[in-house]
Amino acid sequence: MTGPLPLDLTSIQRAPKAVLHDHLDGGLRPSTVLDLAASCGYDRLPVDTEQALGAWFAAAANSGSLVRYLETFEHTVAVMQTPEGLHRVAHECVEDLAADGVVYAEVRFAPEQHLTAGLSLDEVVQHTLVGFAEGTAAAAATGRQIRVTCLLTAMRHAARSREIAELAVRFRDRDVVGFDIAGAEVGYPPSRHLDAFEYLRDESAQFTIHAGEAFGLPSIHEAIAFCGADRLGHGVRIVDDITGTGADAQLGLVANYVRNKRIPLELCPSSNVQTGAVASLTDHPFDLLARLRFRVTVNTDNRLMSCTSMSQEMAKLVQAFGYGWADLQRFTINAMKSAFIPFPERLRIIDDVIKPGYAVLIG
Ligand SMILES: O=c1[nH]cnc2c1ncn2[C@@H]1O[C@H](CO)[C@@H](O)[C@H]1O
Ligand SMILES: [Zn+2]
Repeated sequence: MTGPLPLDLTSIQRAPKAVLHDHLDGGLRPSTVLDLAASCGYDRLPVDTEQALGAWFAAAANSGSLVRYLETFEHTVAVMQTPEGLHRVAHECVEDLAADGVVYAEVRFAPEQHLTAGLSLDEVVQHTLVGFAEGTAAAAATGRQIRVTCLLTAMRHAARSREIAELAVRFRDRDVVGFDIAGAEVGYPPSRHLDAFEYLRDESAQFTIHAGEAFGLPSIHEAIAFCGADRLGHGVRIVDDITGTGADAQLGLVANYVRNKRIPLELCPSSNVQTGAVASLTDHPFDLLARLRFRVTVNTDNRLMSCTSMSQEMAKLVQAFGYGWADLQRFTINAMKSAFIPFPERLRIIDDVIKPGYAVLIG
């Protein structure tokens, strides 16, 4: 026994991590946005150097408003319209996650936003999956094992959710493990897409719903009670249904239900600060929810817009709340338990990868 390694960014990068909430179109390398814009003739980027572009995304996304945050995706989605664009972005996504020590990832994107150059929905998914497979092989060649699966998102302001749900089911045997809805939350309640959710439930397919980010408890209630979401994307506003922060904490009906049913919360700390869902990282209810034993998970949401990684999100939580290795392991196992891959695969990653990986770090 050598004792635990210090909990800094470098050692957290060595820890096996699992991410359930990471947007493909929110995780491009700034250099790739520039390269792809040049090759596809997209001339609307706000700046033209790698460093300035990375800084522009982080600043523009740091608006305190989800709607303005989402406007930045115009530029990433614009360069992901061709087979080459989709291959490269998906390939690099896997390489970047693997280099950060992520061993399991569910990466989501909205196929309906990638049709402007004439690809079909099925082609968009096929090309993305090819990129994921290439990235996984490239990571393995450098000694990094990662399992990457895909969630298909439908945009909540649009009207294609049933079609996207069917697309997800069509690809269910090819590593598309679930469905999601995303986009502006206010004015677009999850129940607008009941048809898609009923279809998925009928197909025994799993889904998560962005809820309780820019809008409060009613959104979470709808996502669970009407739609039957298996997980909550963010779900951070569940704190609106909790009074008190210590042993005296009282849970309302919805919070109690979420905790009793172990409904996973896909918490994304930095993103929540940028969109104004929480005032600052130290004010993030992550810690309250963790202490109350909700099924909390740590996620990146959009690595480009938040200029972050899984390791950085964990390091920020360590700094804000004083977590130790056992806490990070618990959050990681929470994520793995909540993954949409089959149970035996989840167990294998927990027992053969996560636990031994943390044992080395704990010493
Ligand atoms: O935190 C979020 N809340 C709601 N929608 C989001 C968030 N991050 C990204 N997207 C939206 O999801 C689409 C597909 O990946 C992105 O294009 C963006 O519009
Ligand atoms: Zn998201």
